[in-house]
Amino acid sequence: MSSPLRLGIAGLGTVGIGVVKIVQKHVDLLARRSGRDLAITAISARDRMKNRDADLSSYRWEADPMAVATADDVDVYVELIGGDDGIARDSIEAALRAGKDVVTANKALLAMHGQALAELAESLGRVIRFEAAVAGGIPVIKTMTESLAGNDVTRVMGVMNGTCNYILTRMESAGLPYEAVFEEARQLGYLEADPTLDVGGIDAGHKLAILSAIAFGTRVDFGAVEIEGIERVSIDDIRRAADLGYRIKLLGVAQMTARGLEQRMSPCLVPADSPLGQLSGGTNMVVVEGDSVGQIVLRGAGAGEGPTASAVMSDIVEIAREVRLPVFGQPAAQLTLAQPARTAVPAAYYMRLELQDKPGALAKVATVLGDAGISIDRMRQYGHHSDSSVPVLVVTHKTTPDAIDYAIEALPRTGVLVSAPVELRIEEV
Ligand SMILES: NC(=O)C1=CN([C@@H]2O[C@H](COP(=O)(O)OP(=O)(O)OC[C@H]3O[C@@H](n4cnc5c(N)ncnc54)[C@H](OP(=O)(O)O)[C@@H]3O)[C@@H](O)[C@H]2O)C=CC1
Ligand SMILES: N[C@@H](CCO)C(=O)O
Repeated sequence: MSSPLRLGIAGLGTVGIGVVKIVQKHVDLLARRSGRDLAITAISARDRMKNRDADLSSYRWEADPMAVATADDVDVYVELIGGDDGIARDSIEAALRAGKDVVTANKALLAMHGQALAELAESLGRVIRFEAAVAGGIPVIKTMTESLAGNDVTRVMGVMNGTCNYILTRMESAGLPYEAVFEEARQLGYLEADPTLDVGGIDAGHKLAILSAIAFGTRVDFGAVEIEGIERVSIDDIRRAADLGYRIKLLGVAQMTARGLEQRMSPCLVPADSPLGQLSGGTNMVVVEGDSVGQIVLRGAGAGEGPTASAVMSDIVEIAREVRLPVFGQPAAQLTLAQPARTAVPAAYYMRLELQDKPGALAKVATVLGDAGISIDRMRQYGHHSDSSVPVLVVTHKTTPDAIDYAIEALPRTGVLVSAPVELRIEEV
């Protein structure tokens, strides 16, 4: 067997310690699969004294991740610190310049600086692998880069933030409002240090931007992802959507259209009996559609020590096997910046309107929808909330986002609404 592949790990939190544990637990298995031994030589984190539930005594401790990134006895720099800039980026760049390959789980960094890092790596003949960066333990990067290499990918979509999926499914199952479940998620330690990364859709948007680049051979362009979080999803809408046979998911969709690349991350209705509709708790799901393969569905744990470390290890083994792929599946210099699509493709929409219960109210609503060019597919009126207002649900036929925007702006001017109208896109899955 050849010399061991020497690993330097920076970041010994949830994921970093998970990687250390797998390397320790599966010494022989990994050696057989890699064709060589894997050896951790250097490690780094902020607090050397922290109890990390793993024996780290045989690894050299470096106070500075840069020392790990550039050490002579490190072949692969494993960056598990996180952050879209700063030490994570600096140390990765230093490692590449020092002739190391890089493995990272850092979706924020790749979404913001993936193109520059890919160009640097490829100009130096190094690789950057990042299976863990999207959907944790689900092998979606390798699936898209390798297994689907023979396909023109037409659409990629999915639920890529476990925290949001936990919050939405828990709201439905426990009948609790958003604020109560958000607090529960905080207590359970599900939320990122900055919770807007989760509930604001940003973390999932990072992941979608990375998948788009691989799917469509374009430069990763997080700035072009249209993002809306789950903060405005109410328990009322979750219940009403369920009555109509739908579930609300924070859904990412990327597709190349005649009008440009559409990338959006937003709460959408999906059929309750579809694979996406059935997804509950913190689980992730990615759906990829290719011209030859049709639709494939990948489901699994999107976060956590074991699943995320499992994905990191797959990258380390890939490098040990001397499989060397361009960062985004084709040379970075060939990737082009896609024209962002100005608006999403037409879809059916769900609307919830609280109307004054008086003659002509529904007629006024129907007139606005008609003026907007929106055709009604289904309409349902519920029993009274109060003496004076009544909830009405509308499911439209396929229409454009512009038409919906027009209607949402015009509806309050009818004078028959008692609160702001709610609209959510119904995604065809
Ligand atoms: N947790 C998960 O389930 C998933 C995480 N990821 C990604 O994996 C990466 C790591 O995440 P996770 O393990 O959860 O993060 P943690 O916050 O648990 O761990 C971060 C680690 O980085 C160390 N660190 C922070 N700043 C520095 C610094 N300046 N110098 C040296 N070490 C530093 C911390 O040190 P110390 O321990 O001393 O504080 C800690 O060990 C992130 O990019 C994240 O987005 C991706 C998918 C899922
Ligand atoms: N905060 C992320 C962690 C995994 O990327 C989630 O909830 O899915």
